[in-house]
Amino acid sequence: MTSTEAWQNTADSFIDPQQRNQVLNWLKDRVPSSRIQHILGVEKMADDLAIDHQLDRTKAQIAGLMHDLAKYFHPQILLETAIAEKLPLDDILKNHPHLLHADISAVVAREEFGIEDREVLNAIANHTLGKPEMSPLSCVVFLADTLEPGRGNTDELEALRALCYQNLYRAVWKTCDYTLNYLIKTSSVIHPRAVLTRNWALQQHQNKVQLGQKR
Ligand SMILES: Nc1ncnc2c1ncn2[C@@H]1O[C@H](COP(=O)(O)OP(=O)(O)O)[C@@H](O)[C@H]1O
Repeated sequence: MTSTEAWQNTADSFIDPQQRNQVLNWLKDRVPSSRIQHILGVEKMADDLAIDHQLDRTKAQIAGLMHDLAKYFHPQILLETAIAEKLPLDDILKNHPHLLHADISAVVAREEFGIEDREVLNAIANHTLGKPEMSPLSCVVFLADTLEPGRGNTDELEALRALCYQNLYRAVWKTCDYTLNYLIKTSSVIHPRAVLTRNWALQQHQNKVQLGQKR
């Protein structure tokens, strides 16, 4: 099966097929095929999680499909677009513009593909660093980006995947820990928004435990 056939072969696509093809053709010229496979993995896992957590499947699929539109944009373009959009910029973002690809993917989704739904645009923008108070839709796209099957099958990843279907906020908390551990191990700079997201998800989880809520 060619990768083009694989694109069309989605069991339950809720996205308008013409728009989905338009996005995939746009991506084909701008990202390597390995990234397209990741994007399709995120689209599918976001959909699976939307079913499980009773969220809007169309929104989850669109956000998954469009989350990495700006992944390979030049750092200068990412910075210039962020400035034009008046996005808040700190020193870490200025020195590591790649971290802006999530926010700029949301800009491309709006400008190039006419996406206006704020929840979808926020889910795209939040997929790398998350954000305190982010919506359940943002949570599932954030989780799918780190945990779609193409990311590997270590015991740790498998445990995190299982957690996504048991407890959304605990999964976000533990997935932040996973990414933060990776950044520490690789001596990388850590953007503090990921720590704020982690603390928020931990608190959400603890609030639910106190209220006796299971998920
Ligand atoms: N809190 C953070 N601080 C700094 N870098 C981060 C943080 N979270 C993720 N990154 C890095 O940002 C890059 C983009 O992350 P991500 O959107 O998940 O991309 P990818 O899909 O390529 O893994 C990766 O190199 C990742 O390690």
